[in-house]
Amino acid sequence: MAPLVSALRALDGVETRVLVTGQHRALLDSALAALGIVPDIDLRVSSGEGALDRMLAALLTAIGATLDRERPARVLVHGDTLTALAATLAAHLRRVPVAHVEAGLRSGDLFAPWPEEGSRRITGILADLHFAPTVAAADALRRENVPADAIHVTGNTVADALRMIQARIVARPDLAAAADRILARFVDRRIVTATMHRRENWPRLPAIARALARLARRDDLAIIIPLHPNPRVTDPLTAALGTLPNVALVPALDYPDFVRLMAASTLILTDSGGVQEEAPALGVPVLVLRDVTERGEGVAAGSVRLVGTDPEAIVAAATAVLDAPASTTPRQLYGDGYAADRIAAILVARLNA
Ligand SMILES: CC(=O)N[C@@H]1[C@@H](OP(=O)(O)OP(=O)(O)OC[C@H]2O[C@@H](n3ccc(=O)[nH]c3=O)[C@H](O)[C@@H]2O)O[C@H](CO)[C@@H](O)[C@@H]1O
Repeated sequence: MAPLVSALRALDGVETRVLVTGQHRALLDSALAALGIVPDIDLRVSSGEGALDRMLAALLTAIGATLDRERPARVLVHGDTLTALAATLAAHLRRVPVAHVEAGLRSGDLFAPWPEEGSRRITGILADLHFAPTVAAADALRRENVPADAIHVTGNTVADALRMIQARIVARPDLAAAADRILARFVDRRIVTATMHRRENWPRLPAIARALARLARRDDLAIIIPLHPNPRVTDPLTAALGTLPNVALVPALDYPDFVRLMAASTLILTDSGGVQEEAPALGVPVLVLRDVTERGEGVAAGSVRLVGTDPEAIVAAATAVLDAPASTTPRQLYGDGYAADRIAAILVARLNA
């Protein structure tokens, strides 16, 4: 979303106010800082460990009160978090139109990813403007009877953010100094990066960790795991992998550092969504620790492979890639890196209509 904020703020005649809730505080602050975005409103809703319904209720009422004060002409939401869902509902309950960025992503399974698939389908019902990253996402919206003239295939802003941060790293290599320090510990090894945080995978983390421990027996590898700040994720991974010399469990990295780490990797194992888009753009093979994905384009292109969470399957698939390296041709599967400008132009045209 940060690239889109910059594009909107560059426009005359439109005032763009950025609301953040702090639902994913740790990653949010670094991503916004890396792309030079200062939020206007920070609701500081504690992500805590509360039940999802309590989180959604807190987000809904806090965002609703903000909309009553701010009285926007339109609300723009990105993706599938509870924050995006709450903002969509709060706007709808006030008849404020909603535009959805990263619209149309569907896995076909309401419980994978959970609760994101449900959140983004509900958002798709209530939004009147849909910015789809790809034709496949636009087709998914059409199957849900979203009017064709409400759908715009723009690419995803993830590609914009990646393009922008790569340019910044070239200009200022020190922006990725933390990644360089981690990589310097393993100069004689190939890098496998792993990230996982999906809620539906929490019970599977011990099994995933067993697979990573098996891979860590190889003396030609180093496995680097930036840890999502949730203790439900860090605890099982630390218990299983914390003492292995060629496994580096590190705090979640600032975006420039994580981009440098991805680019230096021979293979990435992840249950992430954005990484399924970024790694192909960097030419790095990805094994997805999920059974289904809303990003089928990467699978169809051969850049991404679904391996699930069974340790044997993960080890076999990773070994196959490591022993017969796949293509490393960068693939721009989710946009050319200029989605934000397209979306901003469409939004302004709609506001002025
Ligand atoms: C179901 C699903 O797939 N939904 C996705 C989910 O986001 P996600 O699964 O992509 O979340 P993460 O994996 O945390 O990555 C987020 C970004 O963080 C960067 N990163 C990662 C580790 C690190 O140490 N340092 C970093 O900087 C990384 O490069 C990436 O750009 O929700 C978003 C909002 O609703 C959706 O838009 C998106 O579809």
